Amino acid sequence: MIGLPDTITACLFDLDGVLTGTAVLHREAWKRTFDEYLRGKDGDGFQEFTDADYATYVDGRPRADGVREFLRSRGIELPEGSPDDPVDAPTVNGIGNRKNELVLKIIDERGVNPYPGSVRYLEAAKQAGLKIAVVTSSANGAKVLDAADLSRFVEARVDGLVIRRDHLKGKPAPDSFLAGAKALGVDPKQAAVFEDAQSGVQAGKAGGFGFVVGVNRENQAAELREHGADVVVDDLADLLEDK
Ligand SMILES: O=P(O)(O)OC[C@H]1O[C@@H](O)[C@H](O)[C@@H](O)[C@@H]1O
Repeated sequence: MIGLPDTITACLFDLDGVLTGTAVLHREAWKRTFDEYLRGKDGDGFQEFTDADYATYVDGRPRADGVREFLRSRGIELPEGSPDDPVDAPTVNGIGNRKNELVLKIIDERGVNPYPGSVRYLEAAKQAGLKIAVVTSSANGAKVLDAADLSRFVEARVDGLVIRRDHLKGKPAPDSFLAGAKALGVDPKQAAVFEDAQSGVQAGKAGGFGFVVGVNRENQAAELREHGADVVVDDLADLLEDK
């Protein structure tokens, strides 16, 4: 009825790019942050941060992991710094703080829109009696869920703040999804993971979840399959029988 195997009793949804259109806002904030940093370091001839860089090194990962992974891909290693570093500090935390300042500004200016197909899917999953959790690497998860009026569907939330507090490994490690399944009281085999990021479907596969749905928002269906998706759809409503 909702496009999942009969053994599935719980859904673990990523947030940005799966339930809400905020993934592109994050990507924009990251691009501005990294381009500013690289220009400051290398001058006008700097090598820009690309959509491919975002998909490979940043998308789906906790903030500091994204900074570290991308910089490493360019052969740059910076000190970690601390969470209250100023936004112009040349540290992993400073760069992450600059990105957060920008993404919050962009979100405030443009607002948060849930995907209509995702709202329909959440309603159908709830109707079918499935348990629902949101598992996002974003420390802004609660704010985004509230702004999109989606908190009403969510029985458990594992977000960037929980990941930091409980010292969980970020996606592509399965730990945050495993914490989501645990919070709902289900075995990973009984849970379906819904993800738009390569790191996210990889986490779903690594955790031995019962079903991994890749949500293809960025023309990367093949990559989502390669990283572990059992099925790839363009929109969650594609899984519903009565589209
Ligand atoms: O910087 P935040 O809001 O804590 O989010 C961390 C990551 O959260 C993920 O949901 C996004 O896909 C990433 O783009 C983002 O970098």
